[in-house]
Amino acid sequence: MTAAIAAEGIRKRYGDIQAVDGVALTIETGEFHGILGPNGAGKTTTLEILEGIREPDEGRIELLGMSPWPRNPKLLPRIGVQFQASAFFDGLSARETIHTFASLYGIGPKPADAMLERVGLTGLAGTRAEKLSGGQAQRLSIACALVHDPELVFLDEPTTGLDPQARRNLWDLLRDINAEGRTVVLTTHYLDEAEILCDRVSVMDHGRVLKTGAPATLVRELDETVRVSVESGLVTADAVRDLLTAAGADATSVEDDGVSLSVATRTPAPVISVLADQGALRGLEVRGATLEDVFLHLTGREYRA
Ligand SMILES: Nc1ncnc2c1ncn2[C@@H]1O[C@H](COP(=O)(O)OP(=O)(O)OP(=O)(O)O)[C@@H](O)[C@H]1O
Repeated sequence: MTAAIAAEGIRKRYGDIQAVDGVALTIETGEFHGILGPNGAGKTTTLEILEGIREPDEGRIELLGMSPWPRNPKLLPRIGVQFQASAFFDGLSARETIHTFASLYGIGPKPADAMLERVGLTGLAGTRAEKLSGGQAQRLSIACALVHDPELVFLDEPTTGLDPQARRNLWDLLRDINAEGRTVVLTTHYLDEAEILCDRVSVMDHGRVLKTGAPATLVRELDETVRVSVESGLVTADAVRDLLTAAGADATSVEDDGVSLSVATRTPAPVISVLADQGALRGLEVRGATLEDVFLHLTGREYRA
């Protein structure tokens, strides 16, 4: 696979703030890549530099094999940039908005209407863009970014501020966009979103990429214990401890807080088997580490979006 984006040594300073401090990134063609980090980590600035709408102080960037800065007209039809919903033109309906974006690329009204249909907004085509709900407005802004059928799409925090159902609906749309073969680069401060959607994530903090990898790989590399828990009262913690020792199973701790009995272990299978033998599987949950633990490990502090 050729890289859709290759960037090295990107730096950007605003006055005293070093917003981006030596970022290197390689994003493969067809990849769903998440740039993940708390507020102020430098995600948006990095994204804008990759898109070619902001000039870096330093660094080398290849976007689809070309330099995005100064603005490269050959790249514009090949990339889609989602504008924040607040950037819609005043007073235009959803249909007029997407027709306006389409006309900028020489695209006619038919494909624009088809794109509106694709994001489920045909029924709201006559509604003024500023009257749409948060999720509808995000879908319209994504439709505008896709109307010219770009091969690479940039999305800046597309689900921020949406309710859980609207977020899930948007995830389905984003998955489909990627499944069609488009490279998708998204910034997010939601760890669960990155874990669910992205092939690989770059974890950013203080203007730097701390680590890049598949979410599952980053989590696995932590070598954290898995927590197996069942309802309290089915079997005692002492009995479980003895049975696990007899079975030679690894158990870092066995605790019962009156609601759940939890076993921290690196080998969940024999633990579940011991609990099953006791008929004590009601309420079974197996929870591993998450990207939150990865962030904690990389930065030494709890993740706060
Ligand atoms: N145009 C600007 N002028 C001055 N400072 C800026 C500008 N844009 C961003 N910054 C600062 O640079 C740092 C990185 O901001 P950036 O928006 O890139 O981070 P982010 O990770 O996208 O954060 P958020 O999730 O809040 O959007 C922050 O400290 C921010 O205040």
